[in-house]
Amino acid sequence: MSDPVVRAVGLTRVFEDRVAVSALDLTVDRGRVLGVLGPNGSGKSTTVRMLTGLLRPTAGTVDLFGERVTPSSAPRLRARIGVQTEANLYHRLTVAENLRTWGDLHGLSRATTERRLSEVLEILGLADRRDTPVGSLSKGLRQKANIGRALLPEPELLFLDEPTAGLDPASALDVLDHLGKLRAEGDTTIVLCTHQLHGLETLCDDVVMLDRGRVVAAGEVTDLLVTHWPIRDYVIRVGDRALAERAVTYLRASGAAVDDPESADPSLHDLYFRMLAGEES
Ligand SMILES: Nc1ncnc2c1ncn2[C@@H]1O[C@H](COP(=O)(O)OP(=O)(O)OP(=O)(O)O)[C@@H](O)[C@H]1O
Repeated sequence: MSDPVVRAVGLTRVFEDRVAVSALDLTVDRGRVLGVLGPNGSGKSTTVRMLTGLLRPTAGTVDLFGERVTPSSAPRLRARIGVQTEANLYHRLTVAENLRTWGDLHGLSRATTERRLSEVLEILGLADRRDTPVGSLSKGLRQKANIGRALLPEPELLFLDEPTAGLDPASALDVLDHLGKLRAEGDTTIVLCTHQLHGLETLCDDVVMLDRGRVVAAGEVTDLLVTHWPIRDYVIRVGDRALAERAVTYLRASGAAVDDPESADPSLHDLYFRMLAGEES
């Protein structure tokens, strides 16, 4: 078994008297997508900053690619990862200039940078903004440029903090589609903080749900849904209403409890609110 790409043990961060993250344990294996979920202020960004070596934990350890993150190893390890957070870009430089600078910092050849620049701008629908200064972009377009910066070097480990925040629904879908493709290819390990829960069960392999700095649920998405939401609803799609009503009548006569013939499968969205409310089935 190879080392997990990310392993955190007892990760804790205290700001003055506020515990932002408390005794967090997590591992992310190669090629998997971890969703870090939780309400505002629950400790997601603080967790990512510690995982990426940008913030020193008060206690606990982080290993990336099997190597301990320390002040001396962090810069070298960070060269292997892509991090998308706000405010990563030089506002006076154009989108292309920003991404080229990033390619240089990652030691990409000029030809590779130019190829990736075109690919990434195409993926994000930013090709026509290539020569626009970042400071003149709208908030959503700047967000896309930030994602582009993280994707450019094709990192083996990608940290995304609210990647779809501020994006219009179609752009958000494009970004999520691309992450889905990366997941299917299996070469990229992704840690994704998000409030956008719809569809996450198909994108994330694992989730950690935080509330006030503590883990309220963690594990494989499919296991969590089965464990915490064991009753399955079955949806029967019948294209004819009269036939559907007869089917319901028949099922009820057979002793089945049919509350809502249109009820759907449980979703991570529902599980999230249930876990945060401290409810168990
Ligand atoms: N530099 C800091 N100094 C003091 N407190 C901080 C600092 N950074 C974060 N905090 C506090 O730590 C807690 C967790 O914040 P964090 O930004 O990690 O939450 P989050 O889950 O990412 O929130 P959001 O969804 O709003 O981005 C909050 O109470 C926040 O006020």
